[in-house]
Amino acid sequence: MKMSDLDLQKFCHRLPKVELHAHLNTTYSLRTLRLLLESNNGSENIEDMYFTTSHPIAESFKLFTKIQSLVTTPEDVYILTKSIIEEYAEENVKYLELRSTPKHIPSSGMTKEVYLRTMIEAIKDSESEGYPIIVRILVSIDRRQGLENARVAVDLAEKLMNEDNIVVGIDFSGDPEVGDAADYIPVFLDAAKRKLKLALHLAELNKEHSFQETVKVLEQCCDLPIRIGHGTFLHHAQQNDKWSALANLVYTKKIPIEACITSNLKTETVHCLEQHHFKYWKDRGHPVILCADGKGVYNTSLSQEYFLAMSAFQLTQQELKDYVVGTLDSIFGSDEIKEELRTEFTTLMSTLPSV
Ligand SMILES: CNc1ncnc2c1ncn2[C@@H]1O[C@H](COP(=O)(O)O)[C@@H](O)[C@H]1O
Repeated sequence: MKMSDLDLQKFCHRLPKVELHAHLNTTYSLRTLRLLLESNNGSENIEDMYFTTSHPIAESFKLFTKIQSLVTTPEDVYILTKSIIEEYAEENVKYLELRSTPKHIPSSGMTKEVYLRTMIEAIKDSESEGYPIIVRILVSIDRRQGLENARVAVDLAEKLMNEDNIVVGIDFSGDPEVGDAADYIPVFLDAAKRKLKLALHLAELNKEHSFQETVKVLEQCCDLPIRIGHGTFLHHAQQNDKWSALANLVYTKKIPIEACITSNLKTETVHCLEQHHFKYWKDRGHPVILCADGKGVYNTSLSQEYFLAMSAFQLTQQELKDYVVGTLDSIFGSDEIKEELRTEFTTLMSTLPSV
């Protein structure tokens, strides 16, 4: 019997999952967005704060700035973080890595450290309230903000990691048209030396400079504990004489790729679902993890991303069950957490009704 879309959606919702690529400021729900608009006297139309159709990627960066202007106080950071955790727990995500660029907002007295500590407080509160989800933080480096800011982010991340292990790594993100990722290589090497893991947005654009910087970064960082954010055009490199070594490097080093289907479609970096690079890497047995990127801004959910992959690439329920267990290998949490989750996933999966 062929499953209906509704059955598939239910299955994807019930499946225990991990989310490894979620930016705090783009992961709001409409309910949270309303609260943030109210508390900041925002006059924006709520419908203008998320994408229902596709737009060139530059439009996303404009929208991010608008949303960030609504998250200006520790209270805003707390509300946003706490509600994201509750929403992910509700859709059976058992492990979440939340990334964010710490902000210094003089008008509210919020420093970068207070910003991150507020995220940690919301995580600890969710833990003590019994939400069945483990949450970790990646401190984001915005490539538009330069090297000095990047170094501050690494210092802060190390300090907080050493306090309670909720911060586990660094995210490198921001507008891929701006700056050169290769300039940040010394920062990545230093962060890894301090035991921070690295999630790096790379090969997000089909442009010479994007390939060039990706090659330079990976040549020097491929043996560090890293994952690649998006990596949308890595498989194109495979077919290009000049860059073919790039995809081979990613493949031979088994560097996990965070794949965000709806985000790529809505930013017009991938033109149709069937051509999404998730399939290219999955077919090669390479670690590729489905993620939502910004479930608020792209009007999606992690379950929806699983549903899209399942229906477009004809994955069976068993394949998807095996797949989610495989995603645990790529988390930045400790080996104990990995083992705990592996046991939990196996148990939950055995009770998951087939649809
Ligand atoms: C679409 N693909 C993308 N490529 C690169 N960076 C992205 C991104 N999507 C989001 N960000 C990064 O995340 C920030 C928003 O969350 P936070 O304020 O840090 O919580 C953006 O300003 C950008 O730096």
